[in-house]
Formats: sequence, structure tokens, C-alpha cells
Amino acid sequence: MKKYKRILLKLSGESLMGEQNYGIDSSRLNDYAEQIAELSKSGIEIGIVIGGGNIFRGLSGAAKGFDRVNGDQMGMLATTINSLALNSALKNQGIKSKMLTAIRMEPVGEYYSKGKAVEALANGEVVIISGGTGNPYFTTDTASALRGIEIEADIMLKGTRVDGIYSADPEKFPDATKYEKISFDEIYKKNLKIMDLTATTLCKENNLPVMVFNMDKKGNLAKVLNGENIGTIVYN
Ligand SMILES: Nc1ncnc2c1ncn2[C@@H]1O[C@H](COP(=O)(O)OP(=O)(O)O)[C@@H](O)[C@H]1O
Ligand SMILES: O=c1ccn([C@@H]2O[C@H](COP(=O)(O)OP(=O)(O)O)[C@@H](O)[C@H]2O)c(=O)[nH]1
Repeated sequence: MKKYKRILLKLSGESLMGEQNYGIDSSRLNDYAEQIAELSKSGIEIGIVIGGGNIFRGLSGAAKGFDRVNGDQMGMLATTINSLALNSALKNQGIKSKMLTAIRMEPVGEYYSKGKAVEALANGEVVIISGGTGNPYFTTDTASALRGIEIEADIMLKGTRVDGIYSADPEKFPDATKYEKISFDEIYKKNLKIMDLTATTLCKENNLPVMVFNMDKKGNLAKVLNGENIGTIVYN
């Protein structure tokens, strides 16, 4: 018996780079697709939101003189590129998947609606919801929280390159200590930067628990679904 029936999985765009400095590393992509395929075959309903940081981030664009809104639109298109890559990798694994877009761009993918997403999930398809929220000034963590709430997921799984939430950014402070669980309120109080405040608040106000875990270790996704706390769980 798996711990959750329907999940929203957030994948980091930056992690898709693997060992490269830019773009999509096909071995990392295939590793993600294999892990997702295994879960899908076991009957878990999976919605996915992917970031775009391996290709373009609006904020870094703005720092170089791009108009922020244009830069964010470039970032949202970057998430669509990553989503297409994952869609294709999942099909190679023999998995039925559907790509939806938050910005209208048929025939790349169908325009997102909750109804389409939920119907496809019920049909056993993995649903990739691309294009972030469709709006500038948001992040894919926020898109992931929003879609997770809309599709009534049991949990948002934030798969990233660190193995949980620490007392400080573990990439900058190696002495930081890891939490097994932490409340949304403590995240605000301690000013922890694992997700932006908009995403954190959406999850808190709508009671969507979050688990942060390292997606880059093979088999970790299955462990989370088997109820192992290998990361940090965030609760109300
Ligand atoms: N308190 C914290 N605990 C864990 N990770 C943190 C914390 N503060 C900042 N981070 C950073 O958050 C990153 C994970 O978030 P993610 O959204 O996947 O990354 P990015 O924003 O680079 O795409 C980690 O790589 C880590 O450096
Ligand atoms: O709803 C959204 C989601 C994303 N973005 C843009 O898309 C970029 C890539 O997303 P993000 O940085 O969240 O990706 P990740 O950090 O997961 O790779 C962001 O920098 C924003 O510019 C946006 O404008 N609106």
C-alpha cells in the first residue's frame, strides 16, 4: 500500500542539467523518467511541474537588462522545453503521459484546465503541467503549489538536489542541520529559503503538505511513496 494516491511532483530545472553547465542532461532526464514510470506503473496518480532554471530565469535576465516580464515569459517557455523533454522520455518508458500548458500553444500541448488534468490522471496518464502559472513574477514552486492544490494532490513532493530542509542553506553552510519535519510557521520564523514565500503561503493556507527530498539519487522517489522519511516534511 503506497502512502499517497495522488501526488504533485516538482522537478528542478537546474537539476536537469546534471553534470553540464546548461540545458538538459539526457542521463539525468532518463533517470527521472525511470523513477516516475515505476511509480506510475504501481498506480500512483502523478502530476508534474518542472522548473526552467537550466535554461533561463527571469530574474537573471532582468539583471542583464531584459524587461522582467519578457524575461519571465522566457523562463516559462523554458519550463515548456523541459516538459516536452520529460514527456518524450516518459513515452520511451512506455508510459502514457499528457502535456498541458499554462499558456495557450497548441499543438505543443493542450491548454491547462483542472478538468483535463484530473481526467487524464484518472485514466492512468502522467500529467505534465508546463509554463509555470502562466504569469510573470511567479516561480515554478508557486505553480507547483497551485496545481497541487487544484488537482487535490495528497502532497507536493519537491524533488531537488539537497536531501531536505536545513537550518541554513546547506550549499553555503556545511554545518547546517537537517530537519526531519518542520511547520510552515517555523519556515517563516527562521526565514528558510527552500521555497519562495508565495509558494509556502499557498501550501499553508490550503493545507497541502510538502516533502523536500533529493530526487537525484536513484530510487528516492519510490522510497518517499513507501512512507520512508528520507527528506523533510512540512506541515501546518
Ligand atoms: N534552509 C535551506 N534548506 C535546504 N536548502 C536550501 C535552504 N535554503 C536555501 N536552499 C537551497 O534551495 C535549493 C533547492 O531549491 P530548488 O528550488 O530546487 O533550487 P533552485 O531555486 O536553485 O532551482 C538548494 O539547492 C539549496 O541550495
Ligand atoms: O509561474 C511562473 C513560473 C516561472 N516563471 C519564470 O520561469 C523561470 C524558471 O522557473 P524557476 O526559476 O522557478 O525554475 P527552477 O528554479 O525550478 O529551475 C523563473 O525564473 C521565472 O522567470 C514565471 O515567470 N512564472
